[in-house]
Amino acid sequence: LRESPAPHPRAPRRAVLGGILTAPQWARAQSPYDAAFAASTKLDADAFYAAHPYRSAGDVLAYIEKCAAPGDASAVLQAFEYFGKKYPMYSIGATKGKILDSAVATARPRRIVEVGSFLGYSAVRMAAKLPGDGMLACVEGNPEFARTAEGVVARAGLSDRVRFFVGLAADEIPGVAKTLGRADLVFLDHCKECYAPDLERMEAAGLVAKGTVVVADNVVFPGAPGYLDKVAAPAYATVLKSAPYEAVGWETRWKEVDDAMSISTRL
Ligand SMILES: C[S@@+](CC[C@H](N)C(=O)[O-])C[C@H]1O[C@@H](n2cnc3c(N)ncnc32)[C@H](O)[C@@H]1O
Repeated sequence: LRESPAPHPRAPRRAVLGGILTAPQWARAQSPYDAAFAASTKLDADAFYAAHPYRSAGDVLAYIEKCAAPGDASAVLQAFEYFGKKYPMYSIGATKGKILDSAVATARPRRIVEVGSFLGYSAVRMAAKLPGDGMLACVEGNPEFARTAEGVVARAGLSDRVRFFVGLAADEIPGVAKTLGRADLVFLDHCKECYAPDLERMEAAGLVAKGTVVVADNVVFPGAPGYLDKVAAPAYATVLKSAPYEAVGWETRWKEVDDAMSISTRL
């Protein structure tokens, strides 16, 4: 094994093994944040709990700030996911996050509305895929959660394209419609019984109109009363994407409960 000299201390070095260039694990330059994240993921559960005591859901922000470099959205999501394995977390998580990603990739939205932002996980996922002139309006009813979510979005370097509306969706929808006009994509992830009436409010306000894609989580478990009827034909074209309920890892009671996200296009 011979190592070629590194051209720059931060540049990945390559090992020449039997004439074949390999990409060793350490090919990715290590920042202090990478090191903090690597160290914390190596802690066993008890040591993790001791190092990161949990007083409230918002503690995720301190953990993210320790593990993710400013502006690194994917490191923010990674730290979020790891924290959610240890402590209560109702973010959609990585599996359903990929379904959301593919809905965003297909719709290529410029204006997104999220209803139910919690601590900002799905907001970071969607905002990272917006074009520079895009905007994500986040509606969150709990001011404490909204403050944490703002911090998480800021850490991911996405504050310029995310605006928070703090209050219940029923009260905030008119203001969001005034700011955004028509939305290209809406993500519903708040109180499940609110999906159907809030979708009606968004239609009435002109936020949801022909061509708007509406993604909704938990339409099977816990289920959103009346919602799937509302997004049935002929008003919407809807597909369901199966995925297990997201609160797993720390919460074994619900492990492997079937759920689905719906993706609906207003016709
Ligand atoms: C499941 S969490 C959202 C998770 C988030 N979308 C994510 O994946 O990171 C639901 C959130 O909806 C908020 N919420 C519930 N009912 C609401 C309402 N009527 N209006 C606004 N926010 C609401 C709750 O405070 C909570 O933070």
